[in-house]
Amino acid sequence: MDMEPVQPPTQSTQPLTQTTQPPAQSTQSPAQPTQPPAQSTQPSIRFGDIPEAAIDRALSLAYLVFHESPQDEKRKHHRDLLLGCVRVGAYDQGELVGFLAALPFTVSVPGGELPCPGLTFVSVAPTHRRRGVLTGMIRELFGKLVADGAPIAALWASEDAIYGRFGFGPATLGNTVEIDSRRPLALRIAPDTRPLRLLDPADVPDVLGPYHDRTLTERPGRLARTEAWWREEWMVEEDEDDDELSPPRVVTLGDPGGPIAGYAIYRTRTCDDAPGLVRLDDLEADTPAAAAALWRYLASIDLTGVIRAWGRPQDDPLLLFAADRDQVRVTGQFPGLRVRLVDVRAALTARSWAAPVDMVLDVRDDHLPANAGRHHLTATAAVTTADGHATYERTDRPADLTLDVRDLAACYFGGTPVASLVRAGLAQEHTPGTARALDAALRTALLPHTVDEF
Ligand SMILES: CC(=O)SCCNC(=O)CCNC(=O)[C@H](O)C(C)(C)COP(=O)(O)OP(=O)(O)OC[C@H]1O[C@@H](n2cnc3c(N)ncnc32)[C@H](O)[C@@H]1OP(=O)(O)O
Repeated sequence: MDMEPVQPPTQSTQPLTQTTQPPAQSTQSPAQPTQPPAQSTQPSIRFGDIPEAAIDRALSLAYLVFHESPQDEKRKHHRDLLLGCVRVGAYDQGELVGFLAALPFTVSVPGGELPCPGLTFVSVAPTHRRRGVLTGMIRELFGKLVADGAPIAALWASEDAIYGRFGFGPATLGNTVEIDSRRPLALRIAPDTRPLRLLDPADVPDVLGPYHDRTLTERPGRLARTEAWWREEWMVEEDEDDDELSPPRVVTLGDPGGPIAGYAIYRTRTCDDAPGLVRLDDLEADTPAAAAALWRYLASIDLTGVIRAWGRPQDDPLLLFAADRDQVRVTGQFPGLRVRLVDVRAALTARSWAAPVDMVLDVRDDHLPANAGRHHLTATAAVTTADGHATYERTDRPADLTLDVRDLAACYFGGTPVASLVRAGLAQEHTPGTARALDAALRTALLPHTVDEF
């Protein structure tokens, strides 16, 4: 792996050692980035953009760090992704030693959807670890996100411990589910009897795309999928973690010529000394009966005896309509999308509220202090839309609840109960009943969930 020097960044750069700014006083101005707390630093390192001409160098650094050597096709896909996004680099004497990108996603939030830069490719050269390189890149990125007016940002973490310090909180959770399909799937409801059809992968963006768009906002935490995302992420022939898996198979349910009522995307693998595997990657359905038909189909595929579904929502109806929970088992739970409220005011006023709220929140935010301090949150209940139903203004009134911005982010989609944060000692309730009232207002019909990993 060569790490030749690249052109130094053209944007203004900041040395790592800077002092922390005092918190801003007004909520009317957008959040301003500040410097992180003082720490072990290396003043020679500077942060700035990665110019287009250096994208290949950035990818080489990422492949080095993630121990990958992708084929040309995948490299081209990564290059295409990076062309259209924010790219931040860390430079030591002109050499690229750190890299991250923020892809332009859209995510469903209660009552609508929001632009949501998605951090990915976060890479620091092994020679430069634990010197504040990531911290400096995050600071540089936050400056760009604030300038762009981004209300939120998100990521999937490679390790749990890395991102909480920067204000990211786990806003969606996933279940791993395993089904013993050596016997017919036992159900308590009658499956939809409409025909199932295997879909040509080339037709997936045209058939599943409109379905996904139509249902996007039914559940918070879902990412909009472009045609390229369907093709390059979902329909890739070879699975990147297991090359023995089949290409992706897509089955739909619905009347011929009519709209689909649900779909499943899965891969299969036979094993010499164990039951053949169906690995389920995505399943969506309009009704419980449609979901039941898709699950029963997956469980009935010949020469397989187990279904492993990696990322299912916590409230998957399967867990209730399965007649035998020894056959359908939740084998794990993991944090999914980690969300950062870049502009707390913009984020809170952009979501809908399930119950009225009138309270003062005291939010701690070490990295974006315009978010910090006491704010008066009011919201009128609006189950479906966000517009004009909430206000969030700075106040001198005493706080009803104090919490860190990372924990507020974990609650933002309605996934983490505020009351559980109070019980865990992570939020302080100064006025009894505040957590319960906030939970009633944050609640969503479906629990947040994210299946698109990036
Ligand atoms: C969204 C994504 O792309 S997730 C992928 C993240 N990338 C990887 O896992 C690739 C391999 N790892 C790396 O490239 C680097 O180790 C990174 C990016 C994880 C961290 O970069 P660094 O420049 O070493 O982080 P930095 O020095 O800014 O660390 C800031 C703080 O986080 C802590 N930290 C950094 N990495 C980790 C970790 N893996 N686990 C726990 N704490 C960590 C540091 O100890 C430091 O804390 P301190 O200030 O109390 O000492």
